[in-house]
Amino acid sequence: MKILNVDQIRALDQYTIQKEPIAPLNLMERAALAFVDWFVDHFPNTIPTKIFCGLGNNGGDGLAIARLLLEREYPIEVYVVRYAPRESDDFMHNHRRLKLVTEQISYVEYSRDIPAIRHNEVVIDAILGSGLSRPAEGIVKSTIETINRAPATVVSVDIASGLNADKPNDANDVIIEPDYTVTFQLPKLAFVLPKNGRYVGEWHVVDINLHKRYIDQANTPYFFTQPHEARLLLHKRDRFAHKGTFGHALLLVGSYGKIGAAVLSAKACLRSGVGLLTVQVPRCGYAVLQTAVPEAMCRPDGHQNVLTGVPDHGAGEAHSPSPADYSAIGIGPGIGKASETLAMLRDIIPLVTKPMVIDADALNLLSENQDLLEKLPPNSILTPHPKEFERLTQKWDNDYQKLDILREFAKKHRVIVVLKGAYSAVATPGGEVHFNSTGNPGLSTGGTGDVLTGVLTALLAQGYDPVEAAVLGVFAHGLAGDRVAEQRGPIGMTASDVIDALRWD
Ligand SMILES: NC(=O)C1=CN([C@@H]2O[C@H](COP(=O)(O)OP(=O)(O)OC[C@H]3O[C@@H](n4cnc5c(N)ncnc54)[C@H](OP(=O)(O)O)[C@@H]3O)[C@@H](O)[C@H]2O)[C@@H](O)CC1
Ligand SMILES: [K+]
Repeated sequence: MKILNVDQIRALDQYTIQKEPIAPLNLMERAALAFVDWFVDHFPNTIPTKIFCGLGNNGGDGLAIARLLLEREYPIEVYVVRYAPRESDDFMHNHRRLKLVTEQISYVEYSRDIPAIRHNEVVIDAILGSGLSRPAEGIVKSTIETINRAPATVVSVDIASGLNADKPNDANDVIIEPDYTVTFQLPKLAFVLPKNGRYVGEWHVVDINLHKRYIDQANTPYFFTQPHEARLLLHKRDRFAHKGTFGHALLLVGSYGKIGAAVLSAKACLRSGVGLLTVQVPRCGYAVLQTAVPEAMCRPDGHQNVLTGVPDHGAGEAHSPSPADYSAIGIGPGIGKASETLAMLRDIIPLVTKPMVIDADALNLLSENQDLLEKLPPNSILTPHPKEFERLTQKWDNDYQKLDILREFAKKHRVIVVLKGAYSAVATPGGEVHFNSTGNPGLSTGGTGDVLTGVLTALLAQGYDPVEAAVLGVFAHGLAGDRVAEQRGPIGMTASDVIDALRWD
């Protein structure tokens, strides 16, 4: 699903009005109805509900919503926040319509007009929408502050009042902190950025049939991966396939005290459909790996405690294949930053031409040895969390600047970057960013990153296009986390649970 900016949303609105064609007032009615359909599914008509409306089209939506909820016998009180001398045309139409069905419209001009809000109430926030052009001040600001202080459940129409849809807010801006945002047609970029969490709440997109042709043709670097889109990326399996069909992956993982990371990435790789898997671990991890993951071949490193890349010839593998011979290589989980391990990276990277997966301490080694970035095979997948990404690049002032840095980095180095977090962002060498839609806070636990490395390495080994591997792998990993959360709750989830919950159908 595309994420469009405010100018594009406005143009999409106009395009729909002209090409469908539909009168603006009827489009507003459709939006209000879509909101109301969602609302009645979530709240019974016994809960006192206050709707705060601004004077633009977001306020117009609010008035139409009030009328539709009154028809459904919701106990509604309507408050119009009068911050400006002029109302939008569709606001005025809906104001007239609402007055035909209720006398109970209050006007908030001064602080004393703001009603008290109790804890068992619902507040619908329709003060300001995507037309926000400046920070909230005066009576708008006081109303927002009162709503935020209230113990009620707050639902924002389209976007929280005061939140910019596609650019940073100032730290001092006063913004509604909703429990839910019900947005029209497409998500806003603001919704997937970490700093905005409290200004978005749980968000839902409702379809209002805006013109598909405009959306199809709109240019945007930002996408939100929906389940059906991820499913389309899955490769179908041939009945006559054999293990060679699904590639032979090599994982370079683990160090003394971190063999668990090796085990987790290996298990996840096998659970993600790789044909054959070889795992190179330091000698100290050999017995552990052979026992914990009998399905994988183990290639012990010549070093006892850290990876050096030199195989342990004593272990009987006289002619070990070169790293370049594997279908895909994943490197990083648990490897530490020993100088021997850096030397291994320096040896291997120039040898490999196929995209690799690079994670954890391999990323930290790249941060400290940036010349290696230039030598990475094109379309390699890097999987930093924000701190690792900052080490690779620079500090950022806000989430929007972080996105710019992310896109620039992926383009410059011709790599795919999976920036991990809520709505993990997959940045491509072409400059696109795909935000993931699955996952939950339970995944913020040790080892889940190692699992992701195994997943992505398996997909590359099976011949997935690297961008598709990243988008699909991140989606499937998050979905596995969601399955675990559903079964046993998000707290106490382990990386092993996530491996067990991986599914590819
Ligand atoms: N997109 C779609 O397809 C559809 C969209 N729909 C709905 O339309 C909404 C967008 O409507 P909108 O453009 O009228 O914007 P909205 O935010 O209601 O008000 C703008 C007014 O507020 C003013 N203003 C701005 N900032 C301010 C501030 N801080 N404090 C005080 N005033 C401020 C601003 O003034 P100006 O900038 O012109 O000076 C202008 O007068 C959208 O969110 C959705 O709910 C649906 O109905 C149908 C389909
Ligand atoms: K709003």
